[in-house]
Amino acid sequence: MNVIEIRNLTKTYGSSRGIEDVSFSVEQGEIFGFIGPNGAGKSTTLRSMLSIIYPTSGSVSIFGMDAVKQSAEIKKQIGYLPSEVFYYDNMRVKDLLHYSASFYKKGCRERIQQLAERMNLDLNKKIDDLSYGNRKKVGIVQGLLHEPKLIILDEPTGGLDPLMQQTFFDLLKEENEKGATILFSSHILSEVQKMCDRVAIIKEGRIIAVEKISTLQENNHKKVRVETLMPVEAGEFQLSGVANVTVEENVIHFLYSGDINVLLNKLAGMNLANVWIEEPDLEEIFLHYYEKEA
Ligand SMILES: Nc1ncnc2c1ncn2[C@@H]1O[C@H](COP(=O)(O)OP(=O)(O)OP(=O)(O)O)[C@@H](O)[C@H]1O
Repeated sequence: MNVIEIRNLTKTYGSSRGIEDVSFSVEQGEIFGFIGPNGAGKSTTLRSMLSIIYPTSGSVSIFGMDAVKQSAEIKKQIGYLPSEVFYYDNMRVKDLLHYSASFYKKGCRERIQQLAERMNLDLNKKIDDLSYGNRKKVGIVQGLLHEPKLIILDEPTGGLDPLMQQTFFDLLKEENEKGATILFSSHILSEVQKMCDRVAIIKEGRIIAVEKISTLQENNHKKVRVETLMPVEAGEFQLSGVANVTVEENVIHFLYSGDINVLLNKLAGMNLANVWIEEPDLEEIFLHYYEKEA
């Protein structure tokens, strides 16, 4: 079952582009990544889903309900972490969180306590006195305190140190294991690669690919490095699917997108010292997509 269905969503800001004809869906229980550079249209898409802004055309359905018409009903089941968090500075963290919890008609005190301990957040501090990273933690606790069925995160890790990012990712994985679906928007590819099952790639307001992370990696070139016992010629690897050959004495590097058996047969006939065959990381794949679409 699809928890999110976005169909032909377009949003223009006056005469300028926001997003154009965006369509994708997210299945129940997925951790779905939404990646693209600054200004590509991620926040515009997420804000349209939450009816913070209204689309120019197209539609979004969440839990089978219309995102505009049934927005109040949908929001009870969503935890949203916006890219920028703004608060009334004078409040204490715990007062703000208990106030947020009062919208959900369920006791969240214990849960707030647990989340704050996990995220190392002092509930007694005034919002005014918090660093950027600690404000982000307030947003995280606020987004998760009612145990939402759908968690929507817009660039969630800004300001968190690497240890805290890991704690946050662990927390998200636990929520996912309990059944929550997660939509994770980011321009940081390594975190999307670590967290997500599938991704939609957005560029200049348009979706250019929706793929499983594993498929993105499989369909791409492999990085090959071969070390031989004797100096080697670049022409040695004139196979179909070989590109970007570089040679440094006994070491030859190239990219390979052909049949792996053909490559292994070729290597088997050589006098080798070592060989490395690696998957490209998402960063390289992403650049490849952008070049292809340019
Ligand atoms: N309120 C607004 N008024 C006018 N244009 C806007 C507004 N909000 C967004 N845009 C434009 O819409 C496009 C998409 O912006 P959006 O913020 O959705 O991108 P993004 O992928 O979330 O990027 P970022 O990571 O920088 O937030 C950009 O060209 C941006 O300038």
